[in-house]
Amino acid sequence: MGNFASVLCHPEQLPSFKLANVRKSGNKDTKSYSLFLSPPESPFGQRDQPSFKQLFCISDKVYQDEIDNHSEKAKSQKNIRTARPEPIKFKCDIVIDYDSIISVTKNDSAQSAKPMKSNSVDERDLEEEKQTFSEKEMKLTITYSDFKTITLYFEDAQEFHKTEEILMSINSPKERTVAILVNPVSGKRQGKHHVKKTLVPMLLSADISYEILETDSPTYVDTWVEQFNDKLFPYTDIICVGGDGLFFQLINAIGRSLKRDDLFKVPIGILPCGTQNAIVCDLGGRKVRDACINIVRGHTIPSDIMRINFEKQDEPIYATSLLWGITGEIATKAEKLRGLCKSAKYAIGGTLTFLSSCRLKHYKCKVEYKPMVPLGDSENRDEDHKEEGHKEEDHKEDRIVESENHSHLEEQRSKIRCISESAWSTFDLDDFCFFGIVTHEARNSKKKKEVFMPGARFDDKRMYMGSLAKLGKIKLLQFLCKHSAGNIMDCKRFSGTEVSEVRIAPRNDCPYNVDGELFPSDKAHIELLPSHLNLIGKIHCNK
Ligand SMILES: Nc1ncnc2c1ncn2[C@@H]1O[C@H](COP(=O)(O)OP(=O)(O)OP(=O)(O)O)[C@@H](O)[C@H]1O
Repeated sequence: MGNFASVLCHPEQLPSFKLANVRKSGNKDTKSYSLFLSPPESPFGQRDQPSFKQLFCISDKVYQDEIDNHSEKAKSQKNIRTARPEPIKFKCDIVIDYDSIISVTKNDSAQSAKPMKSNSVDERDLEEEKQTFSEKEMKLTITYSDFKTITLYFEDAQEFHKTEEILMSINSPKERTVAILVNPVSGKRQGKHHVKKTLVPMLLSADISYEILETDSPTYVDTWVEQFNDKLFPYTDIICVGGDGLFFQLINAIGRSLKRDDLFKVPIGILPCGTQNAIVCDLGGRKVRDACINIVRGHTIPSDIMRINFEKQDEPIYATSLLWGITGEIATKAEKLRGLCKSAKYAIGGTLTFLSSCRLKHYKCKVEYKPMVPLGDSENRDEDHKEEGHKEEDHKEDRIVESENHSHLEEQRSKIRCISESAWSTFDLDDFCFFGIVTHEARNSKKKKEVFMPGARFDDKRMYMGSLAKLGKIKLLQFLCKHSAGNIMDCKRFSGTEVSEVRIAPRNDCPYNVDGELFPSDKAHIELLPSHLNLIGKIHCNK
């Protein structure tokens, strides 16, 4: 909570900008504040993703003085024509930072739920408050991720309810019992430590029940999911404490568990403790503390994943990214280094691949894809394309069945129909350095600017195919520099396409890297499963 920040407001925005008159807890001189929502044009009230970032408390005296000063100034300048009135700069006494709040409670019971230190008032203050405020319910206590609290007291019921509606939307949506799956050998083996020191205290503070389950073997997650085939799933959320590998293992265990694919709808969160944590980075949880705040709040994003059918494998694979080409080669070398240097294995694997021969290997492959078709374009599509689309009738039906449980069923169906009607196109390259298909930006968790597909979002109901045409070593180095600086799209040889389905027929023997796991070279068919998972976090984080 930062104090004494400033906020600029245009005078004509003030009436809608002001939320309430409040009094802060423990203030014996009953100093009161005006509470403001910022920015003024922020829409609010959306339960899952409130878009405001901060609330500002401005001392009533400061507020009134500034307004008076401003109107005096306006009167003296009334003959000067200006396009817009000068903004007023307010000094804010308290800034309530949305991103650091873990819970908001109302009523007295809220106070007793906090096991940690708080700024709660002493008995004499409470007595004073009783006399001042007849409506005891009209207070909101905000708890921050460092367990400091601030209580706001309201005098006006309407203002209280308006603020309550905004602030209470931060809270975890329901009674929750969270299963925390900890991989003790993930990354630097800090999982248990972060759970104990950061996640558990926040869960306790927000009154959320949890159970910690340590994965004692590589097959633990599969057995854990399997056991629910014939019994009720006792948890409301599953949290993976580990890297992308643990998450990948969980969603595939659910996918294989034929009787329980309803578990795909259970909100899944990730606490980043692995060697690679690309998935959680695109959910606003690159840092442990941010990931914990997201987990405690429990807001979910209906997220797209892909289903991959390899020709030589019986069961499909569920994933968020698939890479082929030099990236598969690097992952193979990295895998061999697993025991030696876990955290630097990809960097060393990359260097070895680069140095292993004087010329870079080229990767030949036939790639066909269905481009995403905007809804409006579907009516104007030419007849040839429609005919080709009909050949894929079976896939269309499958996908419609898949989306049956989703809340926006009708919207979903029309989108899926539209996607399915698009025709197969053949990619005009067949000689790659690499290509990748992703459902999210795929950010490097260590170098935050390094993004594979800028702008790709988990919730945009599309997949993205990025490809780099064959290159020499110097050009590849130039590409890597642009990639690490966050300018991948500036590279002429890199292209990005929005797709709903892809077929791959490799002509080189090169493994696939699927969410960090290796799969042997094979023909693959990749389909988009829109909004298939509920991932815990937030979108548009840029952190
Ligand atoms: N107790 C355990 N002992 C050994 N391996 C385990 C254990 N629990 C989980 N695993 C394995 O760890 C892998 C997932 O690792 P995770 O992604 O959490 O961490 P990581 O350090 O990023 O992994 P990686 O070394 O694959 O990069 C899974 O393949 C899983 O089978």
